[in-house]
Formats: sequence, C-alpha cells, structure tokens
Amino acid sequence: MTHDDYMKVALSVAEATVGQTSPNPSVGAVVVKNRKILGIGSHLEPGKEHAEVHALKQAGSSAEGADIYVTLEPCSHYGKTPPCADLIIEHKLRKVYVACLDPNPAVAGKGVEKLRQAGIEVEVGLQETRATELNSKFFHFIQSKRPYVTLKVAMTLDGKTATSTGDSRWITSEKARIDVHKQRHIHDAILVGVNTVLKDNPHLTTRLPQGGKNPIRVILDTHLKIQEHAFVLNDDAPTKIICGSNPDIESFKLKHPNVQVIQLTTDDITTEDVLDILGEQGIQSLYVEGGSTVHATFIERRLFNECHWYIAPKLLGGADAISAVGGKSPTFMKEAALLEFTSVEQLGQDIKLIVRPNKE
Ligand SMILES: Nc1c(/N=C/[C@@H](O)[C@H](O)[C@H](O)COP(=O)(O)O)[nH]c(=O)[nH]c1=O
Ligand SMILES: [Zn+2]
Repeated sequence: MTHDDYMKVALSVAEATVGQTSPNPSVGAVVVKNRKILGIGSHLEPGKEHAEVHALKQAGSSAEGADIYVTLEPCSHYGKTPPCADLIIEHKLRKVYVACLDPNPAVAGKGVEKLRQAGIEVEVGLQETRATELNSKFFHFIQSKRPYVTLKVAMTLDGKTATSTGDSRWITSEKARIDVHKQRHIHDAILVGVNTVLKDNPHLTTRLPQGGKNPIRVILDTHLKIQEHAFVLNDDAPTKIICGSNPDIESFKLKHPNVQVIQLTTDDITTEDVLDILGEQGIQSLYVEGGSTVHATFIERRLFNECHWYIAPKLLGGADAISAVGGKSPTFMKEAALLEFTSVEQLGQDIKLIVRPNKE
C-alpha cells in the first residue's frame, strides 16, 4: 500500500457517511505503522467523535510513532469535542498526512501549525482533489453562508418535463429515480415551487430500499396557495414554506403547526433572499427539483453550483409541452450560462449528466 492508498481508504470511509454528518463535513482517518493499519475511523454524526478519535482509540498505545492519514485538516478549536490536533500530539504520532485544509477561518491552517509546532511532520495535499470534492457543499457554505445549490431536472430527449396537460409520470425509470432519492438523502433540503406541489402533489421524501434521511422540504409559495391536503403538509417529514407579505399565516399555522412558515415583507421573493434565509437557518445544500419557472430563476441569477440533468430516451414533441426551463428567453445566445460537463453516466435506460459553471 502506498501513501495514496492509505488516504484512499480514509476517503472511502468518509464518502460512505455523506448525508449523515451535516452540518459537519464528512471526514475519514487511518492510522498506520510499519505498513500495518492500526485504526480506521470516520465522523458519523454531528456532535459525536471525529474520525481521528475513532482511529486513535482503535490504535491505542501502538499509535505512538505511527502515521495518520486524514481527509481534512485536524481541528484545533474546541467545538463539541476536544481538538483532534491535541489528541494527535498526545499520542505522539510521527507524521500526519492531510488531504486538504479546512476553509473554515476558525481552523484554516491552525491545526497544521499546532502539529508542526509540536514537532510532528505534516504533509498536505495527498488526494486533495477527491477530498475537496467530498466536502464541496460544506466548503461552499462555510465560505458563502449560502447553501450549495444543485438543480435537478428530469426531461425527455426533446427537453420536456411534462405534457401540455401537466402529466409527467414517469419520464425517467426506476434506476434514475433511485439516484434522485440518493441525492435527496445527501442534500440538507429540497426546494420546489408551489405549482409543482399543486400539479404533482409530491412527497419529496427519501424512499430508498436501504432507508435514508428526508431532506427539509422548502416550498416557494408567495400567496400561500398550497392545497390543504398536500402530502408535504400532512406527513411527518419537515417542511418550510416561504411566502410573501399578504397571506394570513396565523390561520394556516393553526391548521399546520408542524410546518414552518417564513413570511417575507415583500411579494417579490428573490432567489438571493431564499438562499440567504436558508443559509441563516444552517442549510448547507439545497436540491432544487423545479418546476421550470423556479429553475429559470436560479439559472438567470447564476445561483447554482451544479446541475443534475436526467434525460430519458423519449420524444414527446409539442411546443405547448412544459420545457425543463421556463422563464423568459435571453435576446442573444451569448447570454447563455456557460457550463462544463463533469460527468456522464448511464442509469438503466436513462442518462445522467452533471454540469457545473465554467471556471472562466
Ligand atoms: N416526473 C419525473 C420527475 N418529476 C419530478 C417532480 O415533478 C415530481 O413532483 C417529484 O419528483 C415527485 O416526488 P415524489 O412524490 O417524492 O416521488 N422526476 C424524475 O426524476 N423523473 C420523472 O419521471
Ligand atoms: Zn477533530
């Protein structure tokens, strides 16, 4: 096993916890001495032990003189648990391999500094790209105080998401829909416009054979016109509604005490407002399932971090069918959002494209 291999073990046990550690990052750690793995650990849920604590507990006193591979810079501040940098020093480790530094200003570089001052050798950057990707949502939130936004569209080959009568069941098949539920588990929250609720009456819950966390459902509903019997109002998964200044929210709240209503002082609810509000509530990642008008606002304002585009091998036709992105057309093609494909995969008979804004 090479140094990279040991860091890949740490990354794989960290990647397995994505979706269950928010608002904390997903972290993995491996303790190795004389080519023998003495401890492996990952951070399992917020408030519980960090990855390094688990790995060092398994290693026990043999940790002295060992190396530790950690996917994120060991913490140096007192959060809910004592700093891991101090623990590593206490266990007299020989060397620390850190895949990437923590962008959190409270930590950035401090953990590495503390280790080096204690005479422990530290190497930063092993498998850095994969480690940065692993916590891209957490890093984005820490730096911007707004959720990382994933736009999700499921459309036919000719770009439709529903027929002119609003029918959309189903466009994509089982494998693609299971992938969507995995994304719901990974994201802190899922957002739709009230028209999607009125049209589809969706559950927006995570229904995977192996279970999974339900995202917080966020409904954009300026005039509070959501239907009484909507699933999102009547099951036990969390729901927030963002509405404008007019609706009488008191009577609504009496009927739906478990639903959080966030009333703004304006009816012109901007995407920036929505992201600021959700950021203030600690939502780090937001999965935007539509509909077409909502997608249009995020795209027009360039307020998304990646797009998951599911395409079914179906042709619907019809200028009057619902297209994936609504809103108003720009005047010129050069106004299009410039993106780059980061992955293409086949999911059963469908394909899934992941695209991100072009770095330029
Ligand atoms: N029509 C389709 C989708 N449709 C997406 C939304 O319009 C639906 O309201 C939402 O996914 C329903 O959520 P649920 O009730 O929790 O199952 N999304 C997909 O990936 N494939 C589709 O074929
Ligand atoms: Zn720690």
